[in-house]
Order: sequence, then C-alpha cells, then structure tokens
Amino acid sequence: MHHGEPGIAVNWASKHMKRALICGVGGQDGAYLAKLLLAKGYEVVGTSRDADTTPFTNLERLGILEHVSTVSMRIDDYHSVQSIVSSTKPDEIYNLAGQSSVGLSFDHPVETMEGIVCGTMNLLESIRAVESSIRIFNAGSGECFGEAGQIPVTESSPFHPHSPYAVAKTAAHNLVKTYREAYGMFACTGILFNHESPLRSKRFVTKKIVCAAADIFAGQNTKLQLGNLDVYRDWGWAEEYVEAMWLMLQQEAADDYIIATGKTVSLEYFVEKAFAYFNLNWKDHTEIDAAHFRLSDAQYISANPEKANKQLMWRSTVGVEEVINRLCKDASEAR
Ligand SMILES: C[C@H]1O[C@H](OP(=O)(O)OP(=O)(O)OC[C@H]2O[C@@H](n3cnc4c(=O)[nH]c(N)nc43)[C@H](O)[C@@H]2O)[C@@H](O)[C@@H](O)C1=O
Repeated sequence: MHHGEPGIAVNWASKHMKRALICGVGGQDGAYLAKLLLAKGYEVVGTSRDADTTPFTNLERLGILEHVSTVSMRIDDYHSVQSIVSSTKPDEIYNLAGQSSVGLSFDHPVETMEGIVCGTMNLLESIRAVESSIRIFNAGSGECFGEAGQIPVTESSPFHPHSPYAVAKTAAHNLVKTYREAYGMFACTGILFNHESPLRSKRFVTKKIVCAAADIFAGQNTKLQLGNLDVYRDWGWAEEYVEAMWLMLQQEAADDYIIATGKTVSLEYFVEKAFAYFNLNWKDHTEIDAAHFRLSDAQYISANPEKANKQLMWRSTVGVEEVINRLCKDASEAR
C-alpha cells in the first residue's frame, strides 16, 4: 500500500498496465470499482481527503487494501487535484468523490456544492492542463430528474433537481457535457439510480431498514423510525453499477448513460419484504417520524436503461427482491 502526500510520484511496476485514479475510493462504489479494476489488471490509485487517517474499511472488507495505492487529495482544491493527476498520469479517472447523501445535502449545501461541482471542475481542468487524452467517468445521479412521474426517464428527459445534492449533480453533469463538446474530452456521466450493497452506510434507507429488521429478529426491543414510505425508487446492486462505469470508458465515443434496473417499487414494499425475510410483520416494528421527511423529495422516479443495455451491453441482473434478500442475509450474518 502506498500512502502519499499530494505530489509524491509513484513508482509503477509495469508500463503496460492501465492505471486508474479513483477519486473517493473509500466509499461503496470506490471499493467495488477498485476490486473490479484490480481484477482486470489495472494499477489502482485511490484518493481520499486524508489517506493517512482514513481507515478504508470497505477496501479492507473486500480484501484489496494492500493492492490499492492510496493518496490524499482534496477534491475541492484545484492545486491538490492537479498535483495528483500530474503525478499519477492515469489512463482513466473515476470521479466518485464528494458528498453522496441527498438528506445530508440539506444540512450541508455549501460543502455538497463545493465537493461535487468544484470537484468535477477541478478534475476536468486538471485533465485539460496535464494530459487531455485522460478519460474521465463522472458519477451522476437519477436524483437530477426530480419528480419524473410514471413515465420512465431517458437520457433526454429534462432535469428538475430539488435538493442541493441534485443541483450539484446537475451542474457537474452539464460541466462534463460541456468539456466533452467544447474541448473534445473523453468525459462521460453515468446517471446512476439507487444502488445498494452491504458496504452502504446506515445513512441510506436500505441499510437502515435491513439492520433494524435483523436487530429486531435477534430480540432487540426497538422500533424502526422512518420518513416517507410513499416514495418510489429503482434499487439495483452496486457491484453491477461499477461495471457500467468501466464500460463507459471503453467505448469508442464518450457519452452519458442511465444506469438503473428499469423497475421501480415503493419504499413501503422494500420495508415489507425486508421484514418478511425475517418472518416479521413490518407494521408491528416501524413508526413514521416526521423528522425523517425531507424538505423536498421526489415521490416517484422510474428509469429506462435501454441505451446502456444496447450500447454498453450492460444490464442489471440483480432485481430489487434479490437486493433485499442479499442485504438481509448480510445484516443477519454481520450481527
Ligand atoms: C440516486 C441517489 O440514490 C441515493 O439517494 P437517496 O435516494 O436519497 O437514498 P436514501 O436511501 O437516503 O433515500 C431513499 C428514499 O427513502 C426515503 N426515506 C424514508 N425514510 C427514510 C429514512 O429514515 N432515511 C433515509 N435515508 N431515507 C428515507 C428518502 O426520503 C428517499 O426518498 C444516493 O445513492 C444518492 O447518492 C443518489 O444519487
């Protein structure tokens, strides 16, 4: 493992291997992507704000911590970003850094904007300054569409962001498109819908639900407090989504793609199925708490992933029922 200060050059074992820079390697997607790229023979450099103190528990859990070179980089500081891009000279950059919780973005809008908008800008500008042939993937979000109604959105549907997070992701999406069109950069955004795994934190509703159900099943006398259950989302499996990120950068031309399962269900359905996994009736163990309602929240979001299916030959194979089963199994084993 290589911990390093921004600017420290890394000695690479081989010149033939592709090198990837994963910004935000400590998160769910960063960890799964690192695992995927290592398996494909890439040299992987991963950044976090402070690599010397970040525990990288997700990388450890996947058994790949010693295979990833971790470096400190402040995504919101251009000099820090430029110095890492020029010292690592990657073939591909994956921008998974910045605040990822929609809920938290209402409490920390400035930090959210700086990390996502300035962060994306800093990466694009660094590529322009250092080596414009570097390919970049940017993690976009289905939240950008906002309230989209029953008709599944496509890549050409309009964005109606309604949270600081979604506003930031919309701006980053537009920046990527502008750099692609104006400077001819190979820059793509994956418009990612909800994707889950055991590596998710309890800040996200899926992990919160399955952990509570497992605790209650094990005898804990608690009630699960939730917000609005009458919201509809498209939940997929994170490990499959990172595959789509990689595929986007292997195409002949850069483009943006919706990455989703294509199936939307209600949060109530998710809760019901998760408790049913443990032979529990969710209604006996949950309470609605107004404190968990968002200041604004899209009620219904559904997506059409046909473009990714056809052009990337990427298809989600883990549907929401399987997502629930896998998360519940992990939550009960983790206790
Ligand atoms: C596509 C998008 O996907 C994720 O963002 P998210 O959809 O906000 O994820 P979540 O799990 O926090 O909320 C899902 C829904 O569930 C509702 N909800 C009800 N009750 C609770 C509750 O108690 N906690 C939470 N967290 N949500 C609740 C909440 O209001 C929302 O409608 C991120 O990956 C993000 O990075 C991203 O881009």
